[in-house]
Amino acid sequence: IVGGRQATVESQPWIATIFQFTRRGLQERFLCGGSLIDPCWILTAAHCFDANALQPSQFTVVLGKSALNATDTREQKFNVDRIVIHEGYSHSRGDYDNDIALMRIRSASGQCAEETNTVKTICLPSQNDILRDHFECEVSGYGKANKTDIYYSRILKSTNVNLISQSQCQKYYKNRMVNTNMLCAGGLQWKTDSCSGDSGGPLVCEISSRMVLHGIVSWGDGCAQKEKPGVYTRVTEYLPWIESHMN
Ligand SMILES: N=C(N)c1cc2cc([N+](=O)[O-])ccc2[nH]1
Repeated sequence: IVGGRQATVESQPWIATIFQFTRRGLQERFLCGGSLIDPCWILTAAHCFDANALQPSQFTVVLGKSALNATDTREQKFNVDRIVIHEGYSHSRGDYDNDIALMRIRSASGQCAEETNTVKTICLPSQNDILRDHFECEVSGYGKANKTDIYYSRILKSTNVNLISQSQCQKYYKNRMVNTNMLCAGGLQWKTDSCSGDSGGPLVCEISSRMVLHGIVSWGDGCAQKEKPGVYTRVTEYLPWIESHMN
């Protein structure tokens, strides 16, 4: 997250951190963010799994974490027993269409997430949630605080971004593909934005006093660059897909 502010995990209790074991299985590296949409299910970005063959056993998911380099006494750690990548996602084309994936989590004792004040599910939108242009939403994650940083942020951050119309976003990204499966949002004066490492994480909009997951951090040209908004997977386009694969 470029700009914005430090966030407590209490303020983003649905945020998930996805770690991957290196092949040597020695240490884990932080891979992506995600959102807890059900006690047993995390919603994240398909492009988080590009590099490698999909071995669920390679991944761990931690909930209730406010800093990457500290173990929070209240955090909940899980293995992954299933990863579902959208069948329409294909990184080969280099675009990020259908950039959405589900992970089913299970603790060592076979449990799913336990609701606490640092671990809660986020509401999915309803098909007909109307999002107006310039509506202000919030994006959070442990990603880079500057595009040029070599490390991800150690602490959880969040920032406010304003939704940008489909047509305006297509103009900003003239020769890159921005379709109706995507939602664009940019910070005021392009000063704040999500960035690499925030991938898979939540773009949350408050709709009639409920926090609703409307976007998944997907891509952008740099971070917090003028007229290069963040591009998010538009969750309302995938409600049937989510429902039918959460089993
Ligand atoms: N909101 C952006 N401007 C932005 C998001 C993003 C994600 C990745 N990533 O997933 O690696 C890389 C660059 C990005 N820029």
